[in-house]
Amino acid sequence: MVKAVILIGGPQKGTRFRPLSFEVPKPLFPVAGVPMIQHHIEACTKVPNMKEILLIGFYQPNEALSRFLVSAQQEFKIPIRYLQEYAALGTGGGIYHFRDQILSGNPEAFFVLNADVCSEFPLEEMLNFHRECDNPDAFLMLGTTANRKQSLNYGCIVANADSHEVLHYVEKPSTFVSELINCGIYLFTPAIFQHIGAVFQRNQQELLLEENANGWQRAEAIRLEQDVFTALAGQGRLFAYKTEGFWSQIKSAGSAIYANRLYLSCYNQCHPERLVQNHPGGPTIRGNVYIHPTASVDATAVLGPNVSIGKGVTIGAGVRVRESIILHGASLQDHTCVLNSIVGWDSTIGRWARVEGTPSDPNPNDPYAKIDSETLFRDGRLTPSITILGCNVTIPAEVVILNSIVLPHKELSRSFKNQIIL
Ligand SMILES: Nc1nc2c(ncn2[C@@H]2O[C@H](COP(=O)(O)OP(=O)(O)O[C@H]3O[C@H](CO)[C@@H](O)[C@H](O)[C@@H]3O)[C@@H](O)[C@H]2O)c(=O)[nH]1
Repeated sequence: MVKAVILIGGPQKGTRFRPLSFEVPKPLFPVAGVPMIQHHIEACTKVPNMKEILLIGFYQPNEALSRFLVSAQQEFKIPIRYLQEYAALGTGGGIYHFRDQILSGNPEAFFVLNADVCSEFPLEEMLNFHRECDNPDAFLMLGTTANRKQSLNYGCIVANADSHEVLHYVEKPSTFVSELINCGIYLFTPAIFQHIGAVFQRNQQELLLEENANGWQRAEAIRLEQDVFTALAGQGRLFAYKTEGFWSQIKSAGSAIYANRLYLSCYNQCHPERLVQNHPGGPTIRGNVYIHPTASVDATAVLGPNVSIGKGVTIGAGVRVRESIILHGASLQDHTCVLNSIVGWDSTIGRWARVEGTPSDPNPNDPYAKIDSETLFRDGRLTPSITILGCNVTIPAEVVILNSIVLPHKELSRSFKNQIIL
């Protein structure tokens, strides 16, 4: 049997996701109509013999997470548990700390998935590749191609073209190493804990030599990438499985819009029932659009492409929405126009208002381009990006909000352009 671990991180990490991460933990942010990590969970449940899914992170248990766990377990009929780290232990420290829980029931292997990625998750293919490997104790890392410049933002893999063995691994190098990058999706056998354990022992030894070290936590904080993969490379143990399928990080809100598009497009094959079609008496739908069954959409609205409309949203007459996520309870009054934006929970946009952002899509002329995890400011100015309205924001009628971030509970009284409204 196999298991899966999803590394969900914790609260202080979602800074590029503000103000959306004020309301829900980032892993639960809805992308293409379902929480970000539900896509991971769905992919895991398709793997034959998957016995349990563990979410590991350092969020305090909270209502949103508990509700999600209950509903996901009911829907997928598989045990899904949250294990909380006592502090941020890094990508390797968390799984090491909870190794007994992961290994209970004797899984032959387990997947580890970063929560902040979107992908086709070719997990079964990885499992088959692993079984075909001569080495039953091989560890597998999913890789994809990036362009030379952007590869520096990821873990870079140099692999043998025939055997796929990872010969060299550098995390976020400062100069070019390889166009093959780490997708943050792994398949490990229980033997990985010997290697993480060796790092733990070494950290402990180093701490013993230090004066005033108050160090259990520091010994347990282990990064899979720098501490484990770098050492495993070239040892005949770590292999790269390259995917040609879609993959992207979800770091910023802009990349959530991009991931929304990728998953919606994927629904054409895997979940056609989640995409709405044009029908008499319904709104005009262009391209891939998800509408929650409880949303009320006027027949004269035009939606799409790449739009997700959440639970209980109201969309008035003549509304136009494109490349956007509208979160639950929001209300778009008659004739509003929303482009390249995320509209927060319970926000209201007044009649004839226009809410617009600038897409931060990867270069369409470069097949290997990834989305740039843009910094909020460049040269002291806010970088034009998608517009985000936090939860419960009110936009008056007939104004324009362009390339701006509006913090929760704001009631605006005029138009804004390129601003963070605190
Ligand atoms: N449980 C737990 N999870 C963590 C912790 N720190 C990070 N994570 C989770 O681990 C994942 C990776 O987080 P980062 O540390 O932010 O790394 P990164 O910059 O995204 O880079 C990683 O992912 C890239 C692919 O997206 C890789 O290319 C790169 O090599 C690396 O693995 C995220 O899902 C994050 O929530 C921690 O202390 N504890």
